[in-house]
Amino acid sequence: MTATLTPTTENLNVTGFQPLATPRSMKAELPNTPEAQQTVQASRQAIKNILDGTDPRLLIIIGPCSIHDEAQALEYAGRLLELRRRYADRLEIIMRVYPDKPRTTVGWRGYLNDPHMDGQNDFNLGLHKTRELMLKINSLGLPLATELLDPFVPQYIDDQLAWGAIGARTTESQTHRAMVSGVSAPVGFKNGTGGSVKLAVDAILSARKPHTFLGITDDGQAAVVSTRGNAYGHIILRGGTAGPNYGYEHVEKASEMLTASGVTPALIVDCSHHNSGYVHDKQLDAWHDVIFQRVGGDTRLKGLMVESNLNAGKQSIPADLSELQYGVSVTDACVGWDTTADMLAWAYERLA
Ligand SMILES: O=C[C@H](O)[C@H](O)COP(=O)(O)O
Ligand SMILES: C=C(OP(=O)(O)O)C(=O)O
Repeated sequence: MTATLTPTTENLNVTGFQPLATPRSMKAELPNTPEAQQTVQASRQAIKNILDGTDPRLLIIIGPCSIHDEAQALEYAGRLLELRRRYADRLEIIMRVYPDKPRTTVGWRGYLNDPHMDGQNDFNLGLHKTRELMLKINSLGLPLATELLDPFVPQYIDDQLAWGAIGARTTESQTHRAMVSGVSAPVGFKNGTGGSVKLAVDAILSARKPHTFLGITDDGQAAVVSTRGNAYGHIILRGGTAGPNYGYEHVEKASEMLTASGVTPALIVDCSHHNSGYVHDKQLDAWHDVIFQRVGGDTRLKGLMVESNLNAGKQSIPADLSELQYGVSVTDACVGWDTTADMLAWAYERLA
């Protein structure tokens, strides 16, 4: 049967294109500061040394599941900075600053994508506010971590990252592996949501190599991007649908897989997500277990990730945003500040 001709066969499901500010213009509006540059460089080197085993401290990536409010993020950063300084001889504490959120199906995509939280998806404002917030946090002296999701985003914030993550939903993606090969910071790959660690091992191997892919330049020009390869890919164990994967047997298995692939084992454990069954207080089980393993001498364990906020739990995003509860996550549930401070103090004492 012959199809009826339509006026066009392209863009049938596209509803709009809007201009995007260039990375160069955004960096001109929000230039890096010497303080931020110093924070990023020093922490990147410390993290590389931790992953290489020449720095015996533990890397702690801690902070909200997602950012939705600058003032609250800065209040959290101020408190965390104090603890970073207090515990610096045993812990390299950096803040989770996650403005770009992956969703299992649909949902609010984060501060970078939708800063008004109302479905306008004002990316230009979101990118601007994200860079501004990252600059402020780094300028305080607190290094930060983020998930790299939308492939153009590194061009806007690469200079602000001490550490990056690829999420469980994108570790298997060729686009993300190639993107990491050009990222300036060490990057951790989560195991898949189904629990596959093999996906993350493959991702490390891929991201170590040079890649050529499609991206943008600082001037916003579509470009064929060529990269050097990122030597500091590593695994983040975050549990899977079958349950947690932070126990000794999982650490052993992941390490064997890495060794068989010619990669020196270096593991971070994410206490949240499937490792906590999405119950915020259960992050403490993983925290205690991994610290005990580490104190017991397992130096393959290089770090821990925790979802923590000013106040515990989570909330749905209300239609009237004035009803948002202060300092409470709008994505996954987080431990509150008092628990956060207790966890860090507990780890510091044990790691003596
Ligand atoms: O870390 C946050 C969430 O687990 C992730 O963004 C997926 O969220 P969703 O399953 O609620 O969509
Ligand atoms: C989305 C996240 O985790 P995962 O990719 O492990 O689900 C996260 O750390 O915010």
